[in-house]
Amino acid sequence: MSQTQPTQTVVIATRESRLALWQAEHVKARLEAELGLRVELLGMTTRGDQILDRALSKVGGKGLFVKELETALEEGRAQLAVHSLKDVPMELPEGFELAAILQREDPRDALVSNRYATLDELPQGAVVGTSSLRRVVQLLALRPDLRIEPLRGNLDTRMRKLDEGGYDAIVLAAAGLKRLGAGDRIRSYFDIEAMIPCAGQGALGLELRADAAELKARIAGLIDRPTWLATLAERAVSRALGGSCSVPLAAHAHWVDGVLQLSAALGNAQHPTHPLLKTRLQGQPQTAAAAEALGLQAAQALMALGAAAYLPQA
Ligand SMILES: NCc1[nH]cc(CCC(=O)O)c1CC(=O)O
Repeated sequence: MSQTQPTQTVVIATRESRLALWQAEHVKARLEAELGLRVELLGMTTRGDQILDRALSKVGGKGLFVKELETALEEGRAQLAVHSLKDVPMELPEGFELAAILQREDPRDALVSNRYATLDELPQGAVVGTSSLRRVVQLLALRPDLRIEPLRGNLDTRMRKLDEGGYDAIVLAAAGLKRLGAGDRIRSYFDIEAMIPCAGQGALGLELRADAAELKARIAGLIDRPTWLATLAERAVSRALGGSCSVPLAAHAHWVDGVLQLSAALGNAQHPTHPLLKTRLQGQPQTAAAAEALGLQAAQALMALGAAAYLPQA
């Protein structure tokens, strides 16, 4: 009996929220079933999970959710990190790579409420919970009368705060709710063009060390090409405009009959009721470079509409 290679175990570093664990288990199951790998999970609490009282945009941004996982990769305690793509910064630190983007769940935002079925049903001055600047500016564009209140924490925490009566409604990503089996809390979906999602929303990204060539080649089998090209375009918009969560920027692309439709919107963080700058364009990118060029074109269209005055001063 000859064994050419000892079966190596791949360790996935993951945050410990219910959503993060679901996502890591999902990737583990696919790596085992489709690639025949042996996989274990390494749960970790990140700074982003500990800080619940301040808006993320004020305490260092989305990178807080990924940095500790990267340290585990660096130290060899894990080989793979599974992220909600929308929480992954536009520029990864030197030595790390997004090696695969998986097929996207429903990318839309959803309204969750115990009393109202749609945004239109909310009474004048209703209190809506979200700490996402992107959601704030788009909500105010739809309903300038709403009172938007901060809402942080993982999905369970946010739904608990709604149930405790602090809000008339809250806005959450449909993808997270569905993954947690809480899809029945969704009262209605926002139209993609009225509430353009965040770059990467609903997609999972697998990060590894840039020097992990063998693992990278193996997990390439999980890449969903349409999602990959769409999210590259979205992330290019965000990267070109400074891509941090202190910028209320939305960017979403989806395929319609072989054509990639890209929509982007930029609000003004200092003046959330200023008119949104919006652009929509389309293309047929077949390569990463072409998808990113489409995203850059959208960013340039926003610049032509006056984006510089909306962005934080450099
Ligand atoms: N920012 C937190 C976060 N990161 C990923 C999701 C949901 C799943 C996804 O969009 O991939 C959420 C919750 C939310 O924004 O409502």
